[in-house]
Amino acid sequence: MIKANNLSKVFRTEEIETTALNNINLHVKKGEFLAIMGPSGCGKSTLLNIIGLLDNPSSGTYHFDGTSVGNLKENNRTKYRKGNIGFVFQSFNLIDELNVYENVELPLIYLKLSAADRKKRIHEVLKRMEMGHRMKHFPKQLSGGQQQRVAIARALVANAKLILADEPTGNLDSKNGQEVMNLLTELNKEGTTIVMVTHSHHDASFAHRVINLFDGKIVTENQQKTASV
Ligand SMILES: Nc1ncnc2c1ncn2[C@@H]1O[C@H](COP(=O)(O)OP(=O)(O)OP(=O)(O)O)[C@@H](O)[C@H]1O
Repeated sequence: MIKANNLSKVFRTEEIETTALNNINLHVKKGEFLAIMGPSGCGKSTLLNIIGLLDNPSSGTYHFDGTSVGNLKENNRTKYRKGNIGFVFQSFNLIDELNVYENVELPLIYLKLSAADRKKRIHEVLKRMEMGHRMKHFPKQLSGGQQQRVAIARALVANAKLILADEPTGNLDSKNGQEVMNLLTELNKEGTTIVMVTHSHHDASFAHRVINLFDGKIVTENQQKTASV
Protein backbone atom coordinates (compact mmCIF):
# COMPACT_ATOMS: atom_id res chain seq x y z
CA MET A 1 0.00 0.00 0.00
CA ILE A 2 2.82 2.41 0.92
CA LYS A 3 6.05 2.39 -1.04
CA ALA A 4 8.44 5.15 -0.16
CA ASN A 5 11.90 5.06 -1.67
CA ASN A 6 14.90 7.28 -0.90
CA LEU A 7 12.62 9.73 0.82
CA SER A 8 14.30 12.86 2.16
CA LYS A 9 12.91 16.02 3.67
CA VAL A 10 14.98 19.12 4.18
CA PHE A 11 13.55 22.18 5.90
CA ARG A 12 15.27 25.42 4.90
CA THR A 13 14.95 28.66 6.77
CA GLU A 14 17.09 31.73 6.08
CA GLU A 15 19.86 30.63 8.41
CA ILE A 16 19.61 26.89 8.79
CA GLU A 17 18.93 23.77 6.87
CA THR A 18 17.53 20.79 8.76
CA THR A 19 17.52 17.34 7.24
CA ALA A 20 14.47 15.84 8.95
CA LEU A 21 14.42 12.67 6.82
CA ASN A 22 17.48 11.20 5.21
CA ASN A 23 16.94 8.58 2.50
CA ILE A 24 14.12 6.61 4.04
CA ASN A 25 12.97 3.39 2.38
CA LEU A 26 9.69 2.20 3.79
CA HIS A 27 7.18 -0.28 2.46
CA VAL A 28 3.94 -0.97 4.31
CA LYS A 29 1.66 -3.79 3.20
CA LYS A 30 -2.09 -3.55 3.10
CA GLY A 31 -3.41 -4.81 6.44
CA GLU A 32 -0.19 -4.17 8.28
CA PHE A 33 0.09 -2.40 11.67
CA LEU A 34 3.36 -0.48 11.84
CA ALA A 35 4.73 1.49 14.78
CA ILE A 36 7.32 4.23 14.36
CA MET A 37 9.48 5.04 17.38
CA GLY A 38 12.50 7.22 18.08
CA PRO A 39 13.67 10.19 20.16
CA SER A 40 12.22 13.68 19.92
CA GLY A 41 13.23 15.44 16.70
CA CYS A 42 14.22 12.26 14.83
CA GLY A 43 11.65 12.87 12.07
CA LYS A 44 8.62 10.79 13.11
CA SER A 45 6.00 13.50 12.55
CA THR A 46 7.67 14.61 9.33
CA LEU A 47 7.46 11.04 8.03
CA LEU A 48 3.83 10.69 9.12
CA ASN A 49 2.96 14.01 7.43
CA ILE A 50 4.46 12.83 4.16
CA ILE A 51 2.79 9.40 4.37
CA GLY A 52 -0.49 11.22 5.16
CA LEU A 53 -0.12 13.57 2.19
CA LEU A 54 0.00 16.64 4.39
CA ASP A 55 3.41 17.48 2.94
CA ASN A 56 5.65 16.49 0.04
CA PRO A 57 9.14 15.03 0.37
CA SER A 58 12.11 17.12 -0.85
CA SER A 59 13.29 14.14 -2.85
CA GLY A 60 12.52 10.47 -3.35
CA THR A 61 9.37 8.72 -4.49
CA TYR A 62 6.14 7.83 -2.72
CA HIS A 63 3.52 5.48 -4.14
CA PHE A 64 0.19 4.92 -2.41
CA ASP A 65 -1.71 1.90 -3.74
CA GLY A 66 0.40 2.04 -6.89
CA THR A 67 -0.22 5.75 -7.57
CA SER A 68 2.70 8.14 -7.48
CA VAL A 69 1.70 10.77 -4.90
CA GLY A 70 5.04 12.27 -3.83
CA ASN A 71 4.84 15.32 -6.05
CA LEU A 72 1.17 16.25 -5.95
CA LYS A 73 0.08 19.87 -5.63
CA GLU A 74 -1.67 20.68 -2.38
CA ASN A 75 -5.25 20.55 -3.69
CA ASN A 76 -4.66 17.16 -5.33
CA ARG A 77 -2.97 15.88 -2.18
CA THR A 78 -6.05 16.93 -0.20
CA LYS A 79 -8.39 15.28 -2.67
CA TYR A 80 -6.43 12.02 -2.62
CA ARG A 81 -6.09 12.10 1.17
CA LYS A 82 -9.79 12.63 1.94
CA GLY A 83 -11.01 9.37 0.47
CA ASN A 84 -8.11 7.22 1.61
CA ILE A 85 -6.45 8.35 4.81
CA GLY A 86 -7.78 9.08 8.30
CA PHE A 87 -5.85 10.78 11.10
CA VAL A 88 -5.90 10.30 14.86
CA PHE A 89 -3.88 12.77 16.93
CA GLN A 90 -2.63 12.88 20.50
CA SER A 91 -4.73 15.98 21.20
CA PHE A 92 -7.85 14.56 19.45
CA ASN A 93 -8.18 17.71 17.24
CA LEU A 94 -11.96 17.79 17.40
CA ILE A 95 -13.67 21.08 16.65
CA ASP A 96 -14.99 22.47 19.94
CA GLU A 97 -17.88 24.39 18.37
CA LEU A 98 -19.29 21.30 16.66
CA ASN A 99 -21.05 18.46 18.43
CA VAL A 100 -20.02 14.80 18.07
CA TYR A 101 -22.32 14.19 15.10
CA GLU A 102 -21.09 17.29 13.27
CA ASN A 103 -17.42 16.52 13.91
CA VAL A 104 -17.79 13.06 12.40
CA GLU A 105 -19.84 14.51 9.53
CA LEU A 106 -17.04 16.80 8.29
CA PRO A 107 -15.15 14.34 6.03
CA LEU A 108 -18.46 13.26 4.47
CA ILE A 109 -19.46 16.83 3.67
CA TYR A 110 -16.13 17.22 1.92
CA LEU A 111 -16.88 14.06 -0.10
CA LYS A 112 -20.28 15.55 -1.01
CA LEU A 113 -22.39 12.67 0.31
CA SER A 114 -26.13 13.27 0.64
CA ALA A 115 -27.54 14.11 4.09
CA ALA A 116 -29.26 10.69 4.26
CA ASP A 117 -26.05 8.81 3.40
CA ARG A 118 -24.12 10.90 5.90
CA LYS A 119 -26.63 10.15 8.64
CA LYS A 120 -26.50 6.41 7.98
CA ARG A 121 -22.70 6.27 8.06
CA ILE A 122 -22.38 8.52 11.11
CA HIS A 123 -24.88 6.47 13.10
CA GLU A 124 -23.10 3.24 12.14
CA VAL A 125 -19.61 4.43 13.02
CA LEU A 126 -20.61 6.14 16.28
CA LYS A 127 -22.49 3.05 17.37
CA ARG A 128 -19.39 1.01 16.58
CA MET A 129 -17.29 3.37 18.72
CA GLU A 130 -19.89 3.11 21.51
CA MET A 131 -20.57 6.82 21.18
CA GLY A 132 -24.10 6.59 19.75
CA HIS A 133 -25.55 7.97 22.98
CA ARG A 134 -23.38 11.10 22.86
CA MET A 135 -24.08 12.49 19.37
CA LYS A 136 -25.35 15.83 20.64
CA HIS A 137 -22.53 16.34 23.12
CA PHE A 138 -19.74 18.81 22.46
CA PRO A 139 -16.08 17.70 22.79
CA LYS A 140 -15.61 19.57 26.09
CA GLN A 141 -18.48 17.55 27.59
CA LEU A 142 -16.66 14.26 26.91
CA SER A 143 -13.86 12.40 28.66
CA GLY A 144 -10.49 12.10 26.89
CA GLY A 145 -11.18 8.48 25.97
CA GLN A 146 -14.57 9.40 24.52
CA GLN A 147 -13.03 12.26 22.53
CA GLN A 148 -10.46 9.91 21.07
CA ARG A 149 -13.21 7.44 20.12
CA VAL A 150 -15.00 10.27 18.28
CA ALA A 151 -11.71 11.16 16.56
CA ILE A 152 -11.34 7.52 15.47
CA ALA A 153 -14.95 7.59 14.21
CA ARG A 154 -14.11 10.70 12.17
CA ALA A 155 -10.99 8.99 10.79
CA LEU A 156 -13.04 5.94 9.79
CA VAL A 157 -16.30 7.38 8.54
CA ALA A 158 -15.11 7.98 4.99
CA ASN A 159 -13.91 4.36 4.77
CA ALA A 160 -10.22 5.22 5.14
CA LYS A 161 -7.91 2.41 4.02
CA LEU A 162 -5.09 3.80 6.11
CA ILE A 163 -5.21 5.26 9.60
CA LEU A 164 -2.29 7.38 10.74
CA ALA A 165 -2.12 7.76 14.48
CA ASP A 166 0.27 10.22 16.13
CA GLU A 167 0.68 9.29 19.82
CA PRO A 168 -2.99 8.26 20.04
CA THR A 169 -2.81 7.43 23.76
CA GLY A 170 -0.51 10.31 24.74
CA ASN A 171 -3.26 12.26 26.53
CA LEU A 172 -5.12 9.29 28.00
CA ASP A 173 -4.90 7.43 31.28
CA SER A 174 -3.86 3.79 31.04
CA LYS A 175 -7.41 2.40 31.00
CA ASN A 176 -8.60 4.67 28.18
CA GLY A 177 -5.27 4.22 26.41
CA GLN A 178 -5.74 0.46 26.49
CA GLU A 179 -9.26 0.84 25.06
CA VAL A 180 -7.98 2.94 22.18
CA MET A 181 -5.23 0.41 21.45
CA ASN A 182 -7.79 -2.42 21.54
CA LEU A 183 -9.96 -0.47 19.12
CA LEU A 184 -7.08 0.18 16.71
CA THR A 185 -6.14 -3.51 16.89
CA GLU A 186 -9.72 -4.53 16.09
CA LEU A 187 -9.89 -2.16 13.13
CA ASN A 188 -6.58 -3.52 11.89
CA LYS A 189 -7.89 -7.10 12.16
CA GLU A 190 -10.81 -6.01 10.00
CA GLY A 191 -8.41 -4.82 7.30
CA THR A 192 -7.52 -1.19 8.03
CA THR A 193 -3.81 -0.53 7.63
CA ILE A 194 -2.38 1.41 10.58
CA VAL A 195 0.80 3.45 10.94
CA MET A 196 1.28 4.78 14.45
CA VAL A 197 3.92 7.06 15.93
CA THR A 198 4.49 6.32 19.60
CA HIS A 199 6.92 6.79 22.46
CA SER A 200 5.28 3.91 24.33
CA HIS A 201 6.80 0.43 24.09
CA HIS A 202 3.51 -0.94 25.39
CA ASP A 203 1.56 0.65 22.53
CA ALA A 204 4.20 -0.44 20.01
CA SER A 205 3.76 -4.03 21.20
CA PHE A 206 0.36 -4.08 19.46
CA ALA A 207 2.01 -3.52 16.05
CA HIS A 208 3.24 -6.17 13.62
CA ARG A 209 6.45 -4.28 13.00
CA VAL A 210 8.35 -1.50 14.75
CA ILE A 211 10.82 0.81 13.05
CA ASN A 212 13.14 3.09 14.99
CA LEU A 213 14.20 6.40 13.55
CA PHE A 214 17.29 8.31 14.56
CA ASP A 215 18.43 11.54 12.93
CA GLY A 216 16.06 11.05 10.02
CA LYS A 217 17.15 7.49 9.26
CA ILE A 218 15.64 4.09 9.96
CA VAL A 219 18.16 2.51 12.31
CA THR A 220 16.39 -0.66 13.41
CA GLU A 221 13.40 -2.63 12.32
CA ASN A 222 11.72 -5.43 14.28
CA GLN A 223 9.08 -7.78 13.00
CA GLN A 224 6.90 -8.73 15.99
CA LYS A 225 3.95 -10.58 14.49
CA THR A 226 2.58 -11.49 11.12
CA ALA A 227 -0.17 -9.38 9.61
CA SER A 228 -3.39 -11.39 9.49
CA VAL A 229 -4.66 -9.88 6.23
N1 LIG B 1 8.40 23.13 9.43
C1 LIG B 1 9.65 22.94 9.85
N2 LIG B 1 10.62 23.85 9.61
C2 LIG B 1 11.89 23.65 10.02
N3 LIG B 1 12.31 22.55 10.67
C3 LIG B 1 11.40 21.61 10.95
C4 LIG B 1 10.02 21.75 10.57
N4 LIG B 1 9.34 20.65 10.97
C5 LIG B 1 10.24 19.85 11.60
N5 LIG B 1 11.46 20.42 11.58
C6 LIG B 1 12.70 19.84 12.13
O1 LIG B 1 12.84 18.52 11.59
C7 LIG B 1 13.31 17.61 12.59
C8 LIG B 1 12.32 16.46 12.75
O2 LIG B 1 11.11 16.95 13.35
P1 LIG B 1 9.84 16.03 13.67
O3 LIG B 1 8.76 16.93 14.17
O4 LIG B 1 9.56 15.18 12.50
O5 LIG B 1 10.41 15.13 14.87
P2 LIG B 1 9.64 14.06 15.79
O6 LIG B 1 10.46 12.83 15.77
O7 LIG B 1 8.22 13.96 15.38
O8 LIG B 1 9.74 14.76 17.22
P3 LIG B 1 8.74 14.67 18.51
O9 LIG B 1 8.83 13.27 19.03
O10 LIG B 1 9.37 15.66 19.45
O11 LIG B 1 7.38 15.07 18.05
C9 LIG B 1 13.51 18.43 13.85
O12 LIG B 1 14.86 18.77 13.95
C10 LIG B 1 12.64 19.66 13.63
O13 LIG B 1 13.18 20.77 14.30
